[in-house]
Amino acid sequence: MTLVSMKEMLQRAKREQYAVGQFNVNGLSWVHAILDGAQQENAPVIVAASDRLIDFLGGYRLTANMVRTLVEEKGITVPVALHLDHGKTVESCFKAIDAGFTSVMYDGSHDPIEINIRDTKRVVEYAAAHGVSVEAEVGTVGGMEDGLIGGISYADLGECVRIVEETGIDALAAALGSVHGKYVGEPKLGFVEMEAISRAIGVPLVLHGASGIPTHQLHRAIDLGHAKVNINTECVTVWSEQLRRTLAEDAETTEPRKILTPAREAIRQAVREKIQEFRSSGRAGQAVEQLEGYGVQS
Ligand SMILES: O=C(O)C[C@@H](O)[C@H](O)C(=O)COP(=O)(O)O
Ligand SMILES: [Zn+2]
Repeated sequence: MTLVSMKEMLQRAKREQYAVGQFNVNGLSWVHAILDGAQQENAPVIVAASDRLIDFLGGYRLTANMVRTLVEEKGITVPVALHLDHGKTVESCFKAIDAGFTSVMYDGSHDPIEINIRDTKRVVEYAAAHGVSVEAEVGTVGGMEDGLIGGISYADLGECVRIVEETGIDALAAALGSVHGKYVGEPKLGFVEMEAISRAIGVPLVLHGASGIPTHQLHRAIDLGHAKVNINTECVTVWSEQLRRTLAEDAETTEPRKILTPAREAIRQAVREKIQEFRSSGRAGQAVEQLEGYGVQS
């Protein structure tokens, strides 16, 4: 299957109250693991490259070609969107679109709303001409600094309505207490504000910083309009833990395939579990028979 925009997959997910998983790529192992995991779950999936890691990954074109080629080589049949995550500038979104990304996030959340709307609109205009979907952000997702969680700033309802109406985005990340990275204690999401924003805007919501959010809170967020849930920390955690175990168990080995394969498998398993948790298993909209003979162990 060719790469698709996330517009239709998110609209359907919102309607049917499940969420499509966005899994971030940190190297080739992740692309294998995410595609295999989604195929085995017969689920639509969003493969994301964070703008902050584009140079590390080899650039927009290499990233797009890597994902597109692996989708073809593996005979992936579930819908896959290739998404630029936290696009830093309007120009970086343009570059990703030109390289073949089918979806972009322009993250103008650090700017005053007027500027955020102005720049997001430029991205939407360019994306629309290429059949590419756009996500925007309002408010600030928190993060860890010096062992303390900080930087959370709730999305304002009026600003959320404005950015949706004035730009024509396909999905909105409205920051409501979630945090990138590990949580200290129980996450505290603003469900009251979430319900009000969801009712007011109509477009699907996106949950950033979803690693570590307990299932009951994730389900509540999905029931309140989140159709896309972003996971990075949980995958990098299982990958690095497995890598350490493999190296500790066989201190002599230098064979990369022996060292890296169990870590890749750990990501694949984590992706499958998150897809099940998001209730998107079996939502690829295709006959299950097509999956038979797909060559990955369960
Ligand atoms: O780390 C990145 O660059 C991507 C993340 O910000 C991603 O958008 C996300 O929200 C995942 O959050 P996490 O699961 O808490 O790492
Ligand atoms: Zn994020």
